[in-house]
Amino acid sequence: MKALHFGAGNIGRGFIGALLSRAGYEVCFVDVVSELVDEINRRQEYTVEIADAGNEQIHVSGVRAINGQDANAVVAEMLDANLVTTAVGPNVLKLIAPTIAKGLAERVNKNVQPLNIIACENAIGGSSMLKEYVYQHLSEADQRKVDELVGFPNAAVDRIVPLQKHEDKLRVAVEPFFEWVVERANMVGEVPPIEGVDYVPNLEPYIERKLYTVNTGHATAAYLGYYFGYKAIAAALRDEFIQNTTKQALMETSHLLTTKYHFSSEQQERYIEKIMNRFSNPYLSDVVTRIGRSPIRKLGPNDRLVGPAVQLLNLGVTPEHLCIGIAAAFQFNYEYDEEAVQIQKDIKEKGLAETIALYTGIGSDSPLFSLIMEKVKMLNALRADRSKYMK
Ligand SMILES: NC(=O)C1=CN([C@@H]2O[C@H](COP(=O)(O)OP(=O)(O)OC[C@H]3O[C@@H](n4cnc5c(N)ncnc54)[C@H](O)[C@@H]3O)[C@@H](O)[C@H]2O)C=CC1
Ligand SMILES: O=P(O)(O)OC[C@H]1O[C@](O)(CO)[C@@H](O)[C@@H]1O
Repeated sequence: MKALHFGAGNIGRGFIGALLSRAGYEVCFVDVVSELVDEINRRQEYTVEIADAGNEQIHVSGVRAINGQDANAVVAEMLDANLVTTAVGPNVLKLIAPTIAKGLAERVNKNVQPLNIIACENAIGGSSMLKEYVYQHLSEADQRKVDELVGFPNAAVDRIVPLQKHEDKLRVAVEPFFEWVVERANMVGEVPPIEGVDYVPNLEPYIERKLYTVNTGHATAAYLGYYFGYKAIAAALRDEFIQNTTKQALMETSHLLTTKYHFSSEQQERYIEKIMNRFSNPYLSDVVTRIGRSPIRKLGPNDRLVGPAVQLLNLGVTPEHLCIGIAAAFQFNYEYDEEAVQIQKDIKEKGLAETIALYTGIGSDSPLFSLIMEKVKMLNALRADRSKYMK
């Protein structure tokens, strides 16, 4: 059994690749960083380190890699792959789609074995998104064959893997917790038995719970942390205002999730408590600039901050604390993040109001709009006040 996995980064090696290898798959990574591809091929193994008191070292072996820029190599690997997965980042899905389409077009005319393609990204409907991009590169005849033979089940993946540097370039330290939930409905053929994967009939409750709890909380703390000058997320969360705002934002999303889905308030409370502890894992150091990366994506209408805020407003609830997170996200002026730079440029050129509308889709007639503007002022005043005491 062969799994072709796009993205040999933190989640690729530290989570998806490791689980697939443990389940008996021969894992072939596809990445565009030649040094990484070469190192994987030279060693054909790597270590996943569990960041907790036990510090277990998991040996992942029998892996290899190809370069994603070599479309022919990717197509050749796709012909007999039993599973395709990705962890490249939601914005990269459209870039890998043409090669996946090329591989599928050739495969469905030669191999009638069903194939599932699972995007393991932090996004609602990641695999559906990938499918849409792939179909843009397929003829109608090939689309019909792909409809029959290829499934694009959506997935929710959860495991915190910070940016890291080790002398051993393949080593990756991960938190002990992980969750990988895959939508059964859109799968074709037999469900692959992978220990650690939960198949569910409908993914929506799970992906919304994950994105609107883990990622909402993390993003709120990260943007506020950055705003108030913290580097590490754990340090940011020791700040009473940030901790309290993050918890309150999660109480707001909890209200949404328990109203929409079968999760009880008690379950959500336990889930939140566990997540807050995961954010401050003393065995991992994670920076606010990683967690806040790509703010344009994170401020999108369905993403972790605006998505729940808009839904709550529709339920008649005012999401005060989510709006503090959104306000802070617009102040994320981290110079090494292209999306952060773009937002700051837009604020300068178009003004804050127009920039908020542009990225969040929240119109100036929405009560959320004035709330966000109000929270921007509140944060400015709070920071000015704090800096008085720092002098
Ligand atoms: N790091 C984390 O804690 C978590 C990340 N995720 C999601 O997993 C995805 C990957 O995140 P990370 O592993 O943290 O990022 P990463 O940056 O460590 O890994 C991404 C990998 O994709 C590769 N890549 C970029 N363009 C490519 C292309 N065109 N073809 C093939 N490979 C390409 C990069 O070279 C890199 O090795 C993202 O969607 C993220 O939201 C989900 C849960 C947890
Ligand atoms: O990977 P993204 O979507 O850029 O966001 C970072 C978030 O993803 C995670 O890496 C895992 O869900 C969290 O640590 C963090 O909230």
